[in-house]
Amino acid sequence: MKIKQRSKKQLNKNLRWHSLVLLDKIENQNEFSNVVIDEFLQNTPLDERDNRLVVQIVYGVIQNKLTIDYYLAPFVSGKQLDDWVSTLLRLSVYQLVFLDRIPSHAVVNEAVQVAKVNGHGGVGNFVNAILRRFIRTDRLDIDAIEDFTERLSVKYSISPWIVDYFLKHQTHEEVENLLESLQEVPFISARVNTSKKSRKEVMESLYSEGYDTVESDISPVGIRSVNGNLIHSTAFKEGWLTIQDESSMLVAPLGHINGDEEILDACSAPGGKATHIATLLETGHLTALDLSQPKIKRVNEHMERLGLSQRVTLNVEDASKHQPTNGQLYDKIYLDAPCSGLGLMRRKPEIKYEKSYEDIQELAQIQTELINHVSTLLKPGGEIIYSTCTMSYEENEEIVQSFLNVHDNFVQSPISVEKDNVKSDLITDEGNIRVWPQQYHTDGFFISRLVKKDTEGIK
Ligand SMILES: C[S@@+](CC[C@H](N)C(=O)[O-])C[C@H]1O[C@@H](n2cnc3c(N)ncnc32)[C@H](O)[C@@H]1O
Repeated sequence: MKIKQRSKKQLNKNLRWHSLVLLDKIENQNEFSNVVIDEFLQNTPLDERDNRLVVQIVYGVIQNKLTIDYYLAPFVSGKQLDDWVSTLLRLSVYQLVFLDRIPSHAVVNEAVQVAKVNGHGGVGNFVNAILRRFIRTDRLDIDAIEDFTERLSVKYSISPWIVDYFLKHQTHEEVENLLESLQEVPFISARVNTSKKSRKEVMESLYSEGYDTVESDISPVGIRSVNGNLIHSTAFKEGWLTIQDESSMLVAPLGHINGDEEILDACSAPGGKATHIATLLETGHLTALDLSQPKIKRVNEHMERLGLSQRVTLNVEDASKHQPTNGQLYDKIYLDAPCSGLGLMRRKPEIKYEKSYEDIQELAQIQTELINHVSTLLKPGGEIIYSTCTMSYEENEEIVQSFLNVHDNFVQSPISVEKDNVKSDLITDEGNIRVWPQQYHTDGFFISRLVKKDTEGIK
Protein backbone atom coordinates (compact mmCIF):
# COMPACT_ATOMS: atom_id res chain seq x y z
CA MET A 1 0.00 0.00 0.00
CA LYS A 2 1.31 3.40 -0.86
CA ILE A 3 1.18 5.53 2.28
CA LYS A 4 1.68 9.25 1.78
CA GLN A 5 3.61 11.31 4.32
CA ARG A 6 0.66 13.67 4.72
CA SER A 7 -1.59 10.69 5.56
CA LYS A 8 0.64 9.78 8.49
CA LYS A 9 0.39 13.33 9.85
CA GLN A 10 -3.23 14.19 9.10
CA LEU A 11 -4.71 10.80 9.94
CA ASN A 12 -2.65 9.98 13.01
CA LYS A 13 -5.73 10.17 15.26
CA ASN A 14 -8.07 8.46 12.79
CA LEU A 15 -8.73 4.91 13.97
CA ARG A 16 -10.04 3.80 10.55
CA TRP A 17 -6.74 4.87 9.04
CA HIS A 18 -4.80 2.72 11.51
CA SER A 19 -7.20 -0.19 10.88
CA LEU A 20 -6.53 0.18 7.15
CA VAL A 21 -2.75 0.18 7.57
CA LEU A 22 -2.86 -2.94 9.77
CA LEU A 23 -5.23 -4.78 7.43
CA ASP A 24 -3.03 -3.93 4.48
CA LYS A 25 -0.04 -5.53 6.21
CA ILE A 26 -2.05 -8.68 6.94
CA GLU A 27 -3.91 -9.00 3.64
CA ASN A 28 -1.38 -7.70 1.16
CA GLN A 29 1.99 -8.21 2.87
CA ASN A 30 1.23 -11.62 4.45
CA GLU A 31 2.03 -10.58 8.02
CA PHE A 32 0.37 -12.37 10.97
CA SER A 33 -2.61 -10.56 12.53
CA ASN A 34 -1.49 -11.14 16.12
CA VAL A 35 2.05 -9.85 15.43
CA VAL A 36 0.86 -6.77 13.55
CA ILE A 37 -1.66 -5.89 16.26
CA ASP A 38 0.83 -6.40 19.10
CA GLU A 39 3.31 -4.08 17.38
CA PHE A 40 0.62 -1.44 16.84
CA LEU A 41 -0.54 -1.57 20.47
CA GLN A 42 3.01 -1.01 21.70
CA ASN A 43 3.29 2.34 19.87
CA THR A 44 -0.29 3.44 19.46
CA PRO A 45 -1.14 7.18 19.25
CA LEU A 46 -4.79 6.39 20.12
CA ASP A 47 -6.59 6.10 23.46
CA GLU A 48 -7.73 2.81 25.02
CA ARG A 49 -11.26 2.96 23.57
CA ASP A 50 -10.09 3.64 20.02
CA ASN A 51 -7.45 0.91 20.29
CA ARG A 52 -10.16 -1.58 21.21
CA LEU A 53 -12.17 -0.55 18.17
CA VAL A 54 -9.13 -0.86 15.88
CA VAL A 55 -8.55 -4.42 17.13
CA GLN A 56 -12.23 -5.23 16.70
CA ILE A 57 -12.33 -3.84 13.16
CA VAL A 58 -9.10 -5.56 12.07
CA TYR A 59 -10.10 -8.98 13.41
CA GLY A 60 -13.72 -8.50 12.32
CA VAL A 61 -12.75 -7.72 8.73
CA ILE A 62 -10.43 -10.72 8.44
CA GLN A 63 -12.89 -12.96 10.26
CA ASN A 64 -15.74 -11.98 7.87
CA LYS A 65 -13.85 -11.19 4.69
CA LEU A 66 -15.78 -13.47 2.31
CA THR A 67 -19.14 -12.41 3.75
CA ILE A 68 -18.22 -8.75 3.34
CA ASP A 69 -16.97 -9.31 -0.21
CA TYR A 70 -20.23 -11.07 -1.06
CA TYR A 71 -22.23 -8.06 0.14
CA LEU A 72 -19.90 -5.60 -1.60
CA ALA A 73 -19.68 -7.41 -4.94
CA PRO A 74 -22.74 -5.83 -6.66
CA PHE A 75 -21.37 -2.35 -5.90
CA VAL A 76 -17.82 -2.81 -7.14
CA SER A 77 -18.04 -5.47 -9.83
CA GLY A 78 -16.20 -4.51 -13.02
CA LYS A 79 -14.30 -1.69 -11.27
CA GLN A 80 -10.50 -1.71 -11.01
CA LEU A 81 -9.67 -0.78 -7.42
CA ASP A 82 -6.33 -0.29 -5.69
CA ASP A 83 -5.85 -2.83 -2.89
CA TRP A 84 -6.04 -0.17 -0.22
CA VAL A 85 -9.34 1.21 -1.57
CA SER A 86 -10.85 -2.30 -1.52
CA THR A 87 -9.67 -2.72 2.06
CA LEU A 88 -11.11 0.67 3.03
CA LEU A 89 -14.49 -0.32 1.57
CA ARG A 90 -14.33 -3.67 3.37
CA LEU A 91 -13.63 -2.18 6.75
CA SER A 92 -16.43 0.35 6.24
CA VAL A 93 -18.92 -2.36 5.25
CA TYR A 94 -17.82 -4.41 8.27
CA GLN A 95 -18.77 -1.55 10.56
CA LEU A 96 -22.09 -0.94 8.77
CA VAL A 97 -23.14 -4.60 8.87
CA PHE A 98 -21.61 -6.00 12.05
CA LEU A 99 -21.28 -3.11 14.53
CA ASP A 100 -24.53 -1.49 15.75
CA ARG A 101 -22.97 1.20 17.92
CA ILE A 102 -21.40 3.22 15.11
CA PRO A 103 -23.66 5.63 13.20
CA SER A 104 -23.45 5.11 9.45
CA HIS A 105 -22.64 8.78 8.77
CA ALA A 106 -19.52 8.43 10.98
CA VAL A 107 -18.41 5.36 9.03
CA VAL A 108 -18.84 7.13 5.70
CA ASN A 109 -17.29 10.45 6.74
CA GLU A 110 -14.19 8.82 8.18
CA ALA A 111 -13.71 6.55 5.16
CA VAL A 112 -14.07 9.52 2.80
CA GLN A 113 -11.49 11.49 4.78
CA VAL A 114 -9.02 8.61 4.57
CA ALA A 115 -9.70 8.20 0.84
CA LYS A 116 -9.14 11.91 0.14
CA VAL A 117 -5.95 12.24 2.16
CA ASN A 118 -4.26 9.04 1.02
CA GLY A 119 -5.69 9.23 -2.51
CA HIS A 120 -7.31 12.38 -3.85
CA GLY A 121 -10.72 14.06 -4.07
CA GLY A 122 -11.87 11.66 -6.81
CA VAL A 123 -11.17 8.60 -4.63
CA GLY A 124 -13.08 10.30 -1.80
CA ASN A 125 -16.11 10.85 -4.05
CA PHE A 126 -15.99 7.27 -5.28
CA VAL A 127 -15.87 5.81 -1.74
CA ASN A 128 -18.66 8.18 -0.68
CA ALA A 129 -20.91 7.10 -3.56
CA ILE A 130 -20.36 3.36 -3.04
CA LEU A 131 -20.97 3.49 0.71
CA ARG A 132 -24.09 5.65 0.43
CA ARG A 133 -25.53 3.33 -2.20
CA PHE A 134 -24.67 0.34 0.01
CA ILE A 135 -26.57 1.86 2.95
CA ARG A 136 -29.68 2.54 0.79
CA THR A 137 -29.81 -0.94 -0.82
CA ASP A 138 -31.12 -4.24 0.64
CA ARG A 139 -28.34 -6.70 1.30
CA LEU A 140 -28.06 -9.98 -0.63
CA ASP A 141 -29.52 -12.99 1.19
CA ILE A 142 -26.77 -15.52 1.97
CA ASP A 143 -29.29 -18.23 2.88
CA ALA A 144 -30.56 -18.07 -0.71
CA ILE A 145 -27.25 -19.37 -2.09
CA GLU A 146 -28.17 -22.79 -3.49
CA ASP A 147 -24.85 -24.57 -3.41
CA PHE A 148 -24.26 -25.87 0.15
CA THR A 149 -20.47 -25.48 0.12
CA GLU A 150 -20.67 -21.96 -1.27
CA ARG A 151 -23.38 -21.02 1.23
CA LEU A 152 -21.27 -22.16 4.20
CA SER A 153 -18.16 -20.59 2.72
CA VAL A 154 -19.86 -17.18 2.43
CA LYS A 155 -21.83 -17.42 5.68
CA TYR A 156 -18.84 -18.42 7.82
CA SER A 157 -16.26 -16.73 5.64
CA ILE A 158 -13.91 -19.61 4.98
CA SER A 159 -12.31 -21.02 1.81
CA PRO A 160 -14.64 -23.47 0.03
CA TRP A 161 -11.97 -26.21 -0.03
CA ILE A 162 -11.90 -26.25 3.79
CA VAL A 163 -15.70 -26.60 3.90
CA ASP A 164 -15.50 -29.49 1.41
CA TYR A 165 -12.63 -31.07 3.30
CA PHE A 166 -14.60 -31.26 6.54
CA LEU A 167 -17.79 -32.33 4.74
CA LYS A 168 -15.89 -35.39 3.52
CA HIS A 169 -15.20 -36.45 7.09
CA GLN A 170 -18.17 -35.13 9.10
CA THR A 171 -21.92 -34.58 8.99
CA HIS A 172 -23.41 -31.29 7.77
CA GLU A 173 -24.41 -30.43 11.32
CA GLU A 174 -20.94 -31.10 12.74
CA VAL A 175 -19.35 -28.96 10.05
CA GLU A 176 -21.75 -26.08 10.68
CA ASN A 177 -21.09 -26.27 14.42
CA LEU A 178 -17.36 -26.15 13.79
CA LEU A 179 -17.57 -23.23 11.36
CA GLU A 180 -19.93 -21.27 13.56
CA SER A 181 -17.66 -21.67 16.55
CA LEU A 182 -14.68 -20.38 14.56
CA GLN A 183 -16.49 -17.06 14.19
CA GLU A 184 -16.56 -16.48 17.96
CA VAL A 185 -14.07 -14.25 19.76
CA PRO A 186 -11.20 -16.35 21.18
CA PHE A 187 -10.59 -16.42 24.94
CA ILE A 188 -7.36 -15.26 26.50
CA SER A 189 -6.01 -18.16 28.52
CA ALA A 190 -2.86 -18.67 30.55
CA ARG A 191 -0.89 -21.48 32.13
CA VAL A 192 0.24 -21.10 35.71
CA ASN A 193 3.98 -21.52 36.29
CA THR A 194 3.57 -24.12 39.03
CA SER A 195 7.29 -24.01 39.83
CA LYS A 196 6.57 -20.58 41.37
CA LYS A 197 2.89 -20.39 42.42
CA SER A 198 -0.26 -22.48 42.63
CA ARG A 199 -3.23 -21.80 40.36
CA LYS A 200 -5.23 -20.57 43.37
CA GLU A 201 -2.50 -18.08 44.36
CA VAL A 202 -2.24 -16.72 40.83
CA MET A 203 -6.01 -16.35 40.49
CA GLU A 204 -6.12 -14.48 43.82
CA SER A 205 -3.32 -12.16 42.77
CA LEU A 206 -5.10 -11.43 39.49
CA TYR A 207 -8.40 -10.85 41.30
CA SER A 208 -6.76 -8.30 43.60
CA GLU A 209 -5.80 -6.32 40.47
CA GLY A 210 -9.28 -6.44 38.98
CA TYR A 211 -8.86 -9.44 36.63
CA ASP A 212 -11.62 -12.04 36.79
CA THR A 213 -10.47 -15.49 35.80
CA VAL A 214 -11.98 -18.96 35.81
CA GLU A 215 -10.29 -22.36 35.97
CA SER A 216 -9.78 -24.13 32.66
CA ASP A 217 -12.21 -26.97 31.97
CA ILE A 218 -9.51 -29.14 30.43
CA SER A 219 -6.17 -28.34 32.09
CA PRO A 220 -5.43 -28.36 35.84
CA VAL A 221 -2.85 -25.59 35.36
CA GLY A 222 -4.92 -23.39 33.03
CA ILE A 223 -6.97 -20.27 33.66
CA ARG A 224 -9.19 -18.22 31.40
CA SER A 225 -9.46 -14.46 31.56
CA VAL A 226 -12.98 -13.10 31.73
CA ASN A 227 -12.21 -9.41 31.51
CA GLY A 228 -8.81 -8.40 30.33
CA ASN A 229 -5.42 -9.01 28.85
CA LEU A 230 -3.34 -10.73 31.50
CA ILE A 231 0.00 -9.51 30.11
CA HIS A 232 -0.46 -6.26 32.05
CA SER A 233 -0.79 -8.10 35.38
CA THR A 234 1.81 -8.48 38.14
CA ALA A 235 1.45 -12.25 37.79
CA PHE A 236 2.64 -12.03 34.17
CA LYS A 237 5.51 -9.65 34.99
CA GLU A 238 6.65 -11.86 37.88
CA GLY A 239 6.66 -14.96 35.66
CA TRP A 240 3.83 -16.72 37.50
CA LEU A 241 1.93 -17.30 34.29
CA THR A 242 2.42 -17.60 30.57
CA ILE A 243 -0.14 -16.96 27.84
CA GLN A 244 -1.04 -20.26 26.19
CA ASP A 245 -4.07 -21.88 24.65
CA GLU A 246 -5.70 -24.46 26.91
CA SER A 247 -5.48 -27.33 24.42
CA SER A 248 -1.74 -26.75 24.05
CA MET A 249 -1.38 -27.16 27.85
CA LEU A 250 -2.34 -30.82 27.49
CA VAL A 251 0.89 -31.74 25.70
CA ALA A 252 3.71 -31.51 28.29
CA PRO A 253 2.02 -33.58 31.07
CA LEU A 254 1.54 -36.52 28.67
CA GLY A 255 5.26 -37.29 29.05
CA HIS A 256 4.71 -37.96 32.81
CA ILE A 257 8.00 -36.22 33.47
CA ASN A 258 9.41 -37.29 36.84
CA GLY A 259 11.99 -34.51 37.00
CA ASP A 260 15.35 -36.01 36.05
CA GLU A 261 14.94 -36.91 32.39
CA GLU A 262 16.89 -35.84 29.31
CA ILE A 263 14.24 -34.32 27.06
CA LEU A 264 14.20 -33.01 23.50
CA ASP A 265 11.67 -30.45 22.27
CA ALA A 266 12.41 -30.68 18.55
CA CYS A 267 10.34 -27.69 17.33
CA SER A 268 10.14 -25.43 20.34
CA ALA A 269 9.40 -21.84 19.33
CA PRO A 270 7.78 -19.68 20.60
CA GLY A 271 8.15 -21.87 23.67
CA GLY A 272 4.67 -22.64 25.03
CA LYS A 273 5.39 -26.32 25.52
CA ALA A 274 9.14 -25.95 26.18
CA THR A 275 8.49 -23.65 29.17
CA HIS A 276 5.83 -26.07 30.42
CA ILE A 277 8.24 -29.03 30.12
CA ALA A 278 10.95 -27.03 31.92
CA THR A 279 8.64 -26.34 34.90
CA LEU A 280 8.25 -30.11 35.32
CA LEU A 281 12.02 -30.74 35.47
CA GLU A 282 14.13 -30.76 38.65
CA THR A 283 17.54 -32.24 37.97
CA GLY A 284 16.79 -33.16 34.37
CA HIS A 285 17.53 -31.16 31.25
CA LEU A 286 15.67 -29.94 28.18
CA THR A 287 17.26 -29.42 24.76
CA ALA A 288 14.95 -27.16 22.75
CA LEU A 289 15.50 -26.63 19.03
CA ASP A 290 14.02 -24.44 16.35
CA LEU A 291 15.03 -23.57 12.82
CA SER A 292 14.51 -19.88 13.36
CA GLN A 293 17.02 -17.67 15.22
CA PRO A 294 14.54 -14.85 16.03
CA LYS A 295 12.06 -17.41 17.32
CA ILE A 296 14.65 -19.10 19.55
CA LYS A 297 15.38 -15.64 20.96
CA ARG A 298 11.72 -15.44 21.97
CA VAL A 299 11.89 -18.86 23.64
CA ASN A 300 14.89 -17.59 25.58
CA GLU A 301 13.00 -14.46 26.69
CA HIS A 302 10.11 -16.60 27.94
CA MET A 303 12.47 -18.95 29.79
CA GLU A 304 14.16 -15.98 31.48
CA ARG A 305 10.90 -14.28 32.48
CA LEU A 306 9.69 -17.55 33.98
CA GLY A 307 13.02 -18.25 35.72
CA LEU A 308 13.55 -21.58 33.92
CA SER A 309 16.73 -20.98 31.88
CA GLN A 310 19.05 -23.09 34.04
CA ARG A 311 17.27 -26.28 32.98
CA VAL A 312 17.41 -25.64 29.26
CA THR A 313 19.77 -25.55 26.27
CA LEU A 314 18.40 -23.67 23.25
CA ASN A 315 19.78 -24.35 19.78
CA VAL A 316 19.00 -22.88 16.38
CA GLU A 317 19.01 -26.13 14.49
CA ASP A 318 17.17 -28.28 11.97
CA ALA A 319 15.59 -31.03 14.07
CA SER A 320 15.64 -33.41 11.11
CA LYS A 321 19.47 -33.37 11.32
CA HIS A 322 19.92 -33.04 15.08
CA GLN A 323 22.35 -35.32 16.92
CA PRO A 324 22.52 -35.25 20.73
CA THR A 325 25.77 -34.16 22.41
CA ASN A 326 28.01 -37.17 23.18
CA GLY A 327 25.53 -39.39 21.37
CA GLN A 328 23.39 -39.62 24.53
CA LEU A 329 19.82 -40.61 23.64
CA TYR A 330 16.73 -38.89 25.06
CA ASP A 331 14.20 -40.27 27.56
CA LYS A 332 11.34 -38.28 26.05
CA ILE A 333 10.97 -36.42 22.78
CA TYR A 334 8.32 -33.81 22.06
CA LEU A 335 7.63 -33.15 18.40
CA ASP A 336 5.19 -30.25 18.12
CA ALA A 337 5.48 -30.24 14.38
CA PRO A 338 5.16 -27.36 11.90
CA CYS A 339 1.64 -27.71 10.51
CA SER A 340 -1.10 -26.00 8.52
CA GLY A 341 -2.51 -24.43 11.70
CA LEU A 342 -6.17 -25.06 10.86
CA GLY A 343 -6.81 -25.37 14.60
CA LEU A 344 -5.87 -21.69 15.01
CA MET A 345 -8.41 -20.27 12.57
CA ARG A 346 -10.33 -18.50 15.35
CA ARG A 347 -7.22 -16.79 16.71
CA LYS A 348 -5.50 -16.16 13.36
CA PRO A 349 -8.43 -15.86 10.94
CA GLU A 350 -6.22 -15.17 7.90
CA ILE A 351 -5.45 -18.92 7.94
CA LYS A 352 -9.01 -19.46 6.63
CA TYR A 353 -7.98 -18.03 3.24
CA GLU A 354 -4.23 -18.49 3.01
CA LYS A 355 -3.83 -22.24 3.36
CA SER A 356 -4.37 -24.72 0.56
CA TYR A 357 -4.73 -28.48 0.42
CA GLU A 358 -1.26 -28.61 -1.20
CA ASP A 359 0.16 -27.02 1.98
CA ILE A 360 -1.23 -29.94 3.96
CA GLN A 361 0.44 -32.43 1.65
CA GLU A 362 3.79 -30.64 1.77
CA LEU A 363 3.66 -30.33 5.55
CA ALA A 364 2.82 -34.03 5.90
CA GLN A 365 6.12 -34.82 4.17
CA ILE A 366 8.06 -32.55 6.53
CA GLN A 367 6.29 -34.06 9.55
CA THR A 368 7.15 -37.57 8.36
CA GLU A 369 10.79 -36.62 7.89
CA LEU A 370 10.91 -35.08 11.37
CA ILE A 371 9.27 -37.97 13.21
CA ASN A 372 11.40 -40.53 11.35
CA HIS A 373 14.59 -38.75 12.35
CA VAL A 374 13.81 -37.89 15.97
CA SER A 375 12.64 -41.47 16.58
CA THR A 376 16.29 -42.53 16.13
CA LEU A 377 17.32 -40.26 19.02
CA LEU A 378 15.11 -41.93 21.62
CA LYS A 379 16.19 -44.47 24.28
CA PRO A 380 14.46 -47.85 24.26
CA GLY A 381 11.42 -47.53 26.51
CA GLY A 382 11.29 -43.79 25.76
CA GLU A 383 8.33 -41.86 24.40
CA ILE A 384 7.59 -39.50 21.55
CA ILE A 385 4.76 -37.05 22.07
CA TYR A 386 3.69 -35.95 18.59
CA SER A 387 1.37 -32.94 18.37
CA THR A 388 0.01 -30.35 15.96
CA CYS A 389 -2.38 -27.42 16.11
CA THR A 390 -4.21 -28.51 13.00
CA MET A 391 -7.33 -30.53 12.28
CA SER A 392 -6.38 -32.31 9.03
CA TYR A 393 -6.15 -36.09 9.16
CA GLU A 394 -3.15 -36.18 6.81
CA GLU A 395 -1.03 -34.28 9.37
CA ASN A 396 -2.27 -36.20 12.38
CA GLU A 397 -3.66 -39.74 12.45
CA GLU A 398 -2.11 -40.56 9.08
CA ILE A 399 1.38 -39.43 10.12
CA VAL A 400 1.22 -41.57 13.25
CA GLN A 401 -0.23 -44.58 11.45
CA SER A 402 2.27 -44.44 8.57
CA PHE A 403 5.11 -44.12 11.09
CA LEU A 404 3.91 -47.16 13.07
CA ASN A 405 3.48 -49.15 9.84
CA VAL A 406 7.19 -48.93 9.07
CA HIS A 407 8.65 -48.82 12.62
CA ASP A 408 7.81 -52.08 14.32
CA ASN A 409 9.99 -51.11 17.29
CA PHE A 410 7.35 -48.47 18.20
CA VAL A 411 3.78 -48.87 19.45
CA GLN A 412 1.08 -46.43 20.36
CA SER A 413 0.77 -45.60 24.05
CA PRO A 414 -2.94 -44.79 24.24
CA ILE A 415 -3.90 -41.68 26.18
CA SER A 416 -6.52 -42.43 28.81
CA VAL A 417 -8.75 -40.70 31.34
CA GLU A 418 -7.29 -42.73 34.21
CA LYS A 419 -3.59 -42.57 33.37
CA ASP A 420 -3.47 -39.07 31.94
CA ASN A 421 -6.33 -37.21 33.60
CA VAL A 422 -7.65 -36.08 30.21
CA LYS A 423 -11.37 -35.58 29.56
CA SER A 424 -12.91 -38.60 27.86
CA ASP A 425 -14.54 -36.56 25.09
CA LEU A 426 -11.09 -35.45 23.92
CA ILE A 427 -9.76 -38.98 23.46
CA THR A 428 -10.32 -40.83 20.17
CA ASP A 429 -10.90 -44.57 19.77
CA GLU A 430 -7.21 -45.06 18.89
CA GLY A 431 -6.09 -43.29 22.10
CA ASN A 432 -5.07 -39.97 20.56
CA ILE A 433 -6.25 -36.56 21.73
CA ARG A 434 -8.30 -34.54 19.30
CA VAL A 435 -9.60 -31.24 20.55
CA TRP A 436 -12.15 -29.60 18.26
CA PRO A 437 -12.48 -25.81 18.63
CA GLN A 438 -16.23 -26.05 19.29
CA GLN A 439 -15.84 -28.44 22.25
CA TYR A 440 -14.23 -26.17 24.85
CA HIS A 441 -13.75 -23.01 22.84
CA THR A 442 -10.00 -23.62 22.55
CA ASP A 443 -7.74 -24.00 19.54
CA GLY A 444 -8.07 -27.26 17.59
CA PHE A 445 -5.36 -29.72 18.55
CA PHE A 446 -4.03 -33.25 18.02
CA ILE A 447 -1.71 -35.27 20.28
CA SER A 448 -0.44 -38.82 20.02
CA ARG A 449 1.98 -40.71 22.27
CA LEU A 450 4.26 -43.43 20.93
CA VAL A 451 6.60 -45.65 22.89
CA LYS A 452 9.83 -47.29 21.71
CA LYS A 453 9.97 -50.93 22.70
CA ASP A 454 12.82 -51.78 25.05
CA THR A 455 14.96 -54.87 24.65
CA GLU A 456 12.71 -57.02 26.82
CA GLY A 457 9.60 -56.07 24.92
CA ILE A 458 7.21 -53.18 25.35
CA LYS A 459 7.74 -50.91 28.29
C1 LIG B 1 3.95 -25.48 15.86
S1 LIG B 1 5.35 -24.53 16.00
C2 LIG B 1 5.97 -25.04 17.57
C3 LIG B 1 5.26 -24.41 18.72
C4 LIG B 1 6.00 -24.63 20.03
N1 LIG B 1 6.25 -26.01 20.29
C5 LIG B 1 5.25 -24.02 21.19
O1 LIG B 1 4.65 -24.74 21.98
O2 LIG B 1 5.31 -22.81 21.36
C6 LIG B 1 6.47 -25.26 14.92
C7 LIG B 1 7.87 -24.69 14.97
O3 LIG B 1 8.71 -25.57 14.23
C8 LIG B 1 9.76 -24.83 13.70
N2 LIG B 1 10.38 -25.70 12.66
C9 LIG B 1 9.95 -25.95 11.41
N3 LIG B 1 10.76 -26.85 10.81
C10 LIG B 1 11.72 -27.19 11.71
C11 LIG B 1 12.84 -28.04 11.69
N4 LIG B 1 13.16 -28.77 10.61
N5 LIG B 1 13.62 -28.10 12.79
C12 LIG B 1 13.33 -27.38 13.89
N6 LIG B 1 12.28 -26.53 13.96
C13 LIG B 1 11.48 -26.44 12.89
C14 LIG B 1 9.11 -23.56 13.24
O4 LIG B 1 10.06 -22.51 13.15
C15 LIG B 1 8.06 -23.33 14.34
O5 LIG B 1 8.56 -22.44 15.31
